[in-house]
Amino acid sequence: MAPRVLISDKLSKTAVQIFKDRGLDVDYQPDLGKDKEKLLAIIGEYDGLAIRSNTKVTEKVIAAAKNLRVIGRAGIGVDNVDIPAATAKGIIVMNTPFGNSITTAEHAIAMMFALARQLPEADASTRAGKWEKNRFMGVEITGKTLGVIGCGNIGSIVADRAIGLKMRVVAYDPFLSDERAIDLGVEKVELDQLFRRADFITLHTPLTDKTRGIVDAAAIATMKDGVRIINCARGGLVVEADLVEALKSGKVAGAGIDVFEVEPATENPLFALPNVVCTPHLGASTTEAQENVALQVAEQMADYLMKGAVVNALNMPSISAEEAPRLTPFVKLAELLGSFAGQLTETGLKAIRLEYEGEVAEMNVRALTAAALTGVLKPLLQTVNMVSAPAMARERGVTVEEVRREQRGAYENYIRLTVITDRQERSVAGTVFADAKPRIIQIKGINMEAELGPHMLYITNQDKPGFIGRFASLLGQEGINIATFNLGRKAAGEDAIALVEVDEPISDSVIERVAALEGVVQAKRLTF
Ligand SMILES: NC(=O)C1=CN([C@@H]2O[C@H](COP(=O)(O)OP(=O)(O)OC[C@H]3O[C@@H](n4cnc5c(N)ncnc54)[C@H](O)[C@@H]3O)[C@@H](O)[C@H]2O)C=CC1
Ligand SMILES: O=C(O)C(=O)COP(=O)(O)O
Repeated sequence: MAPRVLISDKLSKTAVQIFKDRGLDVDYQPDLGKDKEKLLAIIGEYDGLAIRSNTKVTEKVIAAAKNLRVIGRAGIGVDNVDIPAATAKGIIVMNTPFGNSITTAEHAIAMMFALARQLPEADASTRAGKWEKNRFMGVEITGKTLGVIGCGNIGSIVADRAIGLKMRVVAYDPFLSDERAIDLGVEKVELDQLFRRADFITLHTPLTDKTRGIVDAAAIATMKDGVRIINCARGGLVVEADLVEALKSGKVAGAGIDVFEVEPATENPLFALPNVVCTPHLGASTTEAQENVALQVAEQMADYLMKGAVVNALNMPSISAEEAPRLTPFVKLAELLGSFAGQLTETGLKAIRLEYEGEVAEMNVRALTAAALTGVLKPLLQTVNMVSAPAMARERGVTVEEVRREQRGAYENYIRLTVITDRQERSVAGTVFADAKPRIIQIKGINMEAELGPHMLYITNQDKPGFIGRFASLLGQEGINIATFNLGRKAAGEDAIALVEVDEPISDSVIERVAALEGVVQAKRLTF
């Protein structure tokens, strides 16, 4: 059956068309974001959910989303999605990080002009027949200082446009490098300096614990008298109650607000103030931006659901559509190695080391590590997948180490996974040959070459004559057919291992009988 996608916010119909063209079933319900109950009732039927900011993807929605594999945000901010809950459930969350940035930057610039010349008020007064030519005295933008808080994609575009308007731009962003600041032509400053120097302040950060309330009464007190503040990023960055007071006192001469602490904002103390320009979260609302984000989100979601390619995910390493086919056998190998080690690990998992050697070291090892962790954790957590595994490992305090060696050894490529527990280290290594089939090539330092099938027996035994005969006749008595039989040993007479594929599931009693055979140290059933 084709994967099913629900679009629960207003998106350009381009998205609907792309999903259809790519062979997905699509259900376009642009007002569903408002109807929490209905969303909860139907979300279980879908593999993909495409949204903007109206749909709140809460923990409850995620819990009800039984089949969901991907949430696509046609836009940038994902604060309306509970990403930890999605990650824990193995659901990819992706956005379209550039599609609406020019448009949003233009909205901030439009807000700046609207404030400088009080356009909305002047418009309303003129339409009312008042011709209040003397009431509206504006300020020039040229030569003024613009303070940009958050100089990422949108902040940089705003800075560029402001420089074109002959403004001086100071920027505060802890992640802005000196070189980038020089390239942009902005002066990098600390936040307190920005507050002291700016005539206009515009915010372009995400809403995080660090940025929440970044503009509050204390910050406003340090600003220039008559400063103008623009927020086209997220409600909550500016403390609305503090802004209202400062607008009333005249400390802040004007505010351009596109985003609110509570949205939809149908009532707000800011609405009563004349020196405020408000828009209903319109930053991204242009024809061009909406085409961009709809097209991108649909392509990305279809690529994931149909081909396993991952682009612009916030909770999973990227896998391009081009590399997906090449990576797939290694993803399988990494998961098999993880699963092998995971099934043998009974207690106290402390750390996992992954060594990538040869060709595979140049691949997307973050994705491969995520696959290996999935394998390791699956015996403990049935629903874990590549999205949730790294977070689950972190949560459980498991250290993950990655080593890449680009030089080749005996094999063209090679992955070794070592599980470190309270009691021991256990390594298992594998490779992928030209036939794209993953194979185990080493277990606990003992060489062998084995494919893994669905039903396997893993035996450690003493390397003494007679074991194979006893083992084979036991399976014969039980009517179990051996598919493949692989043996390896450290040195003659030392520890040996056998990895045996059989054609049917192995019962507990068979395992017990194998374990009781003379010379057997340990017998384990493994399933893949
Ligand atoms: N009003 C609207 O319709 C729209 C709003 N947005 C919002 O605009 C915001 C910015 O988007 P982009 O520029 O695309 O994001 P981005 O990720 O490219 O840039 C954000 C910048 O904020 C910086 N930052 C993070 N923590 C900071 C802190 N504590 N102080 C100062 N800077 C900090 C980051 O280093 C980064 O450079 C997002 O919150 C997004 O949701 C985006 C599109 C439309
Ligand atoms: O992209 C963003 O972060 C936005 O805030 C745009 O929101 P919207 O898609 O217009 O609901």
